[in-house]
Amino acid sequence: MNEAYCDVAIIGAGSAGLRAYKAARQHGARALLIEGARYGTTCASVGCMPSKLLIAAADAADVARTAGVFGIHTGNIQVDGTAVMQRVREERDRFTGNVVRMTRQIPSEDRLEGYARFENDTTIVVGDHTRVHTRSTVIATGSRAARLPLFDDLGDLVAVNDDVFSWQDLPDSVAVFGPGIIGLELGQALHRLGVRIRMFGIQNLIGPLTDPEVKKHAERIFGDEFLLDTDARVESLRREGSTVVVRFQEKSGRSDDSGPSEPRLLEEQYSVLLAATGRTPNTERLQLENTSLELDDHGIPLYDPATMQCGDSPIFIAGDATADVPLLHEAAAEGLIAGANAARYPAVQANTRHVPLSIVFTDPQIAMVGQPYHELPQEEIVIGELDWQSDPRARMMNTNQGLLRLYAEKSSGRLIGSEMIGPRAEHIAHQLAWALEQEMTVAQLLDLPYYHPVYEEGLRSALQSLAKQM
Ligand SMILES: Cc1cc2nc3c(=O)[nH]c(=O)nc-3n(C[C@H](O)[C@H](O)[C@H](O)COP(=O)(O)OP(=O)(O)OC[C@H]3O[C@@H](n4cnc5c(N)ncnc54)[C@H](O)[C@@H]3O)c2cc1C
Ligand SMILES: NC(=O)c1ccc[n+]([C@@H]2O[C@H](COP(=O)([O-])OP(=O)(O)OC[C@H]3O[C@@H](n4cnc5c(N)ncnc54)[C@H](O)[C@@H]3O)[C@@H](O)[C@H]2O)c1
Repeated sequence: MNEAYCDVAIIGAGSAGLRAYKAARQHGARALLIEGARYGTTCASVGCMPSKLLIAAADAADVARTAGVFGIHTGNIQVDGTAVMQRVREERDRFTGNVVRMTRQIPSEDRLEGYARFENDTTIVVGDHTRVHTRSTVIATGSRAARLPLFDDLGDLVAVNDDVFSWQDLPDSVAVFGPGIIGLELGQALHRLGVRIRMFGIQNLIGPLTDPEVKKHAERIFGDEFLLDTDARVESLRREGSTVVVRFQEKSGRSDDSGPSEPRLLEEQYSVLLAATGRTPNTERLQLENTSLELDDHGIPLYDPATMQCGDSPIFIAGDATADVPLLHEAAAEGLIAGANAARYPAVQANTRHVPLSIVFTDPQIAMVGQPYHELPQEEIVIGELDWQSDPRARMMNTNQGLLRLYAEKSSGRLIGSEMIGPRAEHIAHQLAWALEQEMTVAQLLDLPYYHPVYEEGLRSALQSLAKQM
């Protein structure tokens, strides 16, 4: 066994680990970056980038398909599944290639390949070849798609996000389990690319939304476009030859709906089941039981989000491994904090975290900013809203679907959060996040310039509806 010595060991060369390495080096530490699988990051290889590439193709098909509303007739749309997947893979490989190149530019003496496991708080074994003695460590091991026991008998007919982006062609049909962020993004894209889909959810959850009014809009909009049941009663899943057979209660026949009281049982066959039912942090290989860390019920170390330190140990954590907010910009921010503090250890510093922001790249997009509805102190807030239905700019562009809800504090007039589904949500969410960071009041936001006719006038209407109540 080789012996290696460093100030900061970083486990995982993903988006969080790469930032942690950079921050540790900037703070003068001798850092060692350990990767068990391959360079390239989840975001570039099987996450953010290929998913948005698939959505871009789906959007192109949708623009062509819906152009008739403007009097533009494109004839029958033909989706060339092989060409769609080829572009997704090629562009994905370009993004991933850039990350791999950048990672390989890190001096080879600062990199180790192999899975890491702890012997104690300051000793890590990598593969079977190296024992690393370190002053501090950053766990940045990311997450993987959860596989529910429900899918066990389906074998290779179950696909997760990683599989989708290596498809050579589009499948004929997909049963999507989980109308969360991944399920909605990939499911809608596949539907728009001509794949027959049905989406099964539980507990009436849809995307990351918690505001019942916005959820209602989301459910109606997506339910009008493809088969969706956010409270599905799946009776069984089985494999028949090369198909998945889903046996479930028909939505319209359930006693909680207005239809007949005896629900009809349906059986449908799909070529693939897409499992999009959440992510599991990669912590089990780490042998955390050999450390002094306090773990939660799921085996994830408890940590302070201001410092990313686990208890008062020399171990820090960042990115999806925390099981907290699995988003790229959070992974990057946490990597920087964890890397810097691991280098400074034991003199760690607390950092202020940015306003929460998340965007779902469906059409229309969903976004969440600041405090979500379910965490609001209801007596102390007012809610303003805009239904995009009759917004002039949205009607003009045929994008007039969705609801924007803004939450403000009664006492201070400050905006504190928003949930939305609607056009250009990625931009409106950023404007709101920046306003929240500046602690702006509704009056201050209304006192800014608004052009005409633009989507921001819709935002102004929602702000005006807030102002009226204050
Ligand atoms: C389909 C999909 C779409 C997404 N789209 C978006 C989006 O649009 N916007 C957004 O903000 N976020 C998006 N995300 C989330 C985003 O990709 C993740 O939050 C982010 O990539 C997490 O980075 P990370 O560094 O924590 O993990 P990773 O990039 O996964 O890095 C972890 C690394 O640790 C390695 N590792 C694990 N265990 C060990 C071990 N014991 N020893 C050594 N190495 C180990 C792994 O091999 C891996 O390389 C998406 C995710 C998915 C799955
Ligand atoms: N645009 C983005 O920023 C983006 C895109 C993709 C992924 N991500 C990140 O990746 C994370 C993971 O995505 P995800 O969609 O897998 O998780 P998620 O937590 O967003 O959604 C999981 C969904 O699966 C449902 N579910 C759970 N068990 C089920 C069952 N037995 N049957 C049917 N449905 C079931 C849940 O109710 C939920 O709706 C996201 O939370 C997000 O942070 C971000």
